[in-house]
Amino acid sequence: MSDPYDPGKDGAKMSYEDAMSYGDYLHLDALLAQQAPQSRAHDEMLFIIQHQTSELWMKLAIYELSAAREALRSGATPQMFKQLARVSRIFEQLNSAWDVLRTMTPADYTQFRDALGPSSGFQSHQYRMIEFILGNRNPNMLAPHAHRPDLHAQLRAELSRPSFYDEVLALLCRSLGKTPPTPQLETPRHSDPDILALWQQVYEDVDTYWTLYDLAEKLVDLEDYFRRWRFNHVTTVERIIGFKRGTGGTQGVAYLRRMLEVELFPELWHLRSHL
Ligand code: HEM
Ligand SMILES: N[C@@H](CC(=O)c1ccccc1NC=O)C(=O)O
Repeated sequence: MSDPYDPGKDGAKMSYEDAMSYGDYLHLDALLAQQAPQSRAHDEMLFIIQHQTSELWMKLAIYELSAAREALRSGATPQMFKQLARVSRIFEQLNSAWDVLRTMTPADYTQFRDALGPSSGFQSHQYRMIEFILGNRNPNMLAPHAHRPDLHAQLRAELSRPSFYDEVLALLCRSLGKTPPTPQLETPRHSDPDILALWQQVYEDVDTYWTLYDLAEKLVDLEDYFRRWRFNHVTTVERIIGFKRGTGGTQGVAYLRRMLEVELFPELWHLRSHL
């Protein structure tokens, strides 16, 4: 019998008494102590981890989107494209994650749904921040955060900044010699015929306007992923709670279906009927 393989003999560092280890660096003790089920139901652990991992990915999406907006403003276009590509990959990740949650049946969920009280994803401040950054802005959505003045202030502050799409439109207008529209900071955008005409100009001469065209298609990709997230959510909700009212107090599936109609970058979708 040969001795079991010892990676230490090949140079692997085996002692971390006085050095930063993997767990130290990642603060794993703190991270892995944050799962506190409110019930004894088996599936509550899945539910918590699914949400916590989603929130971590959302944190990175906010970080990347904020950087991408800054890069757009300062003309650092290649960096902006790289950050935007990463955000799309994050959404793919969030979309695949539904497959794990879908293994939970209505019978599994009802064992702990009451323990959730009035808490709901409707109160996810990071989700709302992503919507606000991208341009889906509704000040009524601030109210559920009033009990947390710090988070409320962050969301309010975001509503005072031009959205990511506002910055894209500023670049579009600058590039085509037009005056950028005044950002509508506190309302969702509706398709603007003047902006639509500019995008049309870009799509009808992609060689001349390649960067803008490329950017527009990356935004359509991103919104496509976002829509798939909403669709996965509403379908999972329907198969788990049917048409019950949500714990957050909305109509549930009816509310989420209404949100499927949101258009983040309206002109980029409307444009397609005019080409
Ligand atoms: C069993 C699984 C789930 C059910 C039954 C469910 C149900 C619901 C319902 C009914 C709403 C509407 C608000 C309300 O009245 O409560 C909602 C909103 C929301 N949920 Fe979930 N959800 C589930 C999983 C998730 C997951 C995994 C996430 C990921 C973070 C999530 C994030 C959200 C967000 C962000 C909203 C607000 C959407 C908006 O305002 O457009 N949900 N959910
Ligand atoms: N709104 C869900 C509850 C729910 O899904 C939830 C509860 C607490 C934390 C996150 C949640 N996820 C998404 O809404 C329901 O009505 O069953």
